Amino acid sequence: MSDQLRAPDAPAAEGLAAPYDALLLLSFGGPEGPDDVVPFLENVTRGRGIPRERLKEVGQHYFGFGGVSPINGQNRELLAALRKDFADAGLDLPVYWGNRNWAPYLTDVMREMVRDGRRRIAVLATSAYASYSGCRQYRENLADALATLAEEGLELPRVDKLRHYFNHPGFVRPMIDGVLASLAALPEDVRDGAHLAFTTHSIPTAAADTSGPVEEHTGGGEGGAYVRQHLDVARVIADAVEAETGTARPWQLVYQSRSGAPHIPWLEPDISDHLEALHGEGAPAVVMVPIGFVSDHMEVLYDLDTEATAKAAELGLPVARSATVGADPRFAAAVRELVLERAARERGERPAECWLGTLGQSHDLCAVGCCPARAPRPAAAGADSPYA
Ligand SMILES: CC1=C(CCC(=O)O)c2cc3nc(cc4[nH]c(cc5[nH]c(cc1n2)c(C)c5CCC(=O)O)c(CCC(=O)O)c4C)C(CCC(=O)O)=C3C
Ligand SMILES: [Fe+2]
Repeated sequence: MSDQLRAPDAPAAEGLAAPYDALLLLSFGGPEGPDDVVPFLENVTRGRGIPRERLKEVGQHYFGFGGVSPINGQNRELLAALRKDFADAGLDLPVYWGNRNWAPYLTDVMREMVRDGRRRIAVLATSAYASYSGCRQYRENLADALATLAEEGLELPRVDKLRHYFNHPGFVRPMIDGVLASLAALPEDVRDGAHLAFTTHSIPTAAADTSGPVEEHTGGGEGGAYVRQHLDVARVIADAVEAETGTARPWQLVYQSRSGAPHIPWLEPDISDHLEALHGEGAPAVVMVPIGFVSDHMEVLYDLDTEATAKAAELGLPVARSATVGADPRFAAAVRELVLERAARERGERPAECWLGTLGQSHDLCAVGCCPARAPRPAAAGADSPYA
């Protein structure tokens, strides 16, 4: 995009974040009252083949909390934390927020951004790992929004999705502190023997196997980049907790929130089955560590704090659930660093890498074939994007 084509009142992208002139926080969205629940679930599941029974059940999870998902409030807090962090760091970059499944809708926010003169947008998705649901689907949502703006005759901005941040210290360190706090909250006599159960969203094994770039796909249910990335984070946290407490604890990656038809294989074991197995083996206590999620939204509040915790109570197994990063100032600072390092690379510089674990820094641009959809659709901000 040349300067001449920029609207005359458009703010120029100057300074630290250049070429970016805005950050878009892109999230899932959730209902904010009982009347929102059914239309929200329709948005989420359109064309996704979720059994009706499962939808009724999930609707009940939301109604049990007054029809309000905590996710929008948590994104508002993150937005405020990002604005504060940017201001404190002298970074003059406006931050917007839009969702896939509920207001404020992505398309409306992108339209507002274009009207505000934003031409080059960095996008942070509230999903830290590679997978269709956590990466490509957001890229498809960006493409849909751009297509709508093009139909409306608006000049399209360029959108760049920031790299996966599962192994960024600003994402991992708050979770390490969370595990230490949960251990401290357990009764003293079971603390040293407590197991760690790292949890994430179950996805179909076929989706897991094809997550990440093509060369990281696996054939036999090993789980591709999705499982590998989670295992790497789990190991970093388990090692740090051992270093801090002087006690090595058994740990495992397990899954939650399965939703598809029963005959389709999804990643297992489920957290509740895992708690039962650990109890059977004589584990004295378990800390559930939801590394797959960025905030304490409904999947955490219901599936872990309600369902799995009830299962543990029934077993007489002491459990604690550790915190997600939410609006932790270290996570807000990490987002700033992600924007600035990407901006530097876009300017042709080579900023220092920043990651923990063994997998290295994730790619900036999803390659062709990364996290493929069952039915191919246009996706923005990747090598196969039909947009600039
Ligand atoms: C990998 C992953 C993440 C983590 C990455 C990320 O954060 O993006 C995630 C997050 C979330 N999932 C959420 C809610 C739902 N997910 C559903 C359904 C599904 N999720 C899937 C995967 C993921 N989901 C999949 C493979 C399905 C099956 C349908 C399909 O193939 O698309 C359904 C339908 C009903 C059901 O069956 O559960 C609901 C209501 C909320 C909002 C919570 C709130 O309201 O607080 C959040 C943050
Ligand atoms: Fe991807």
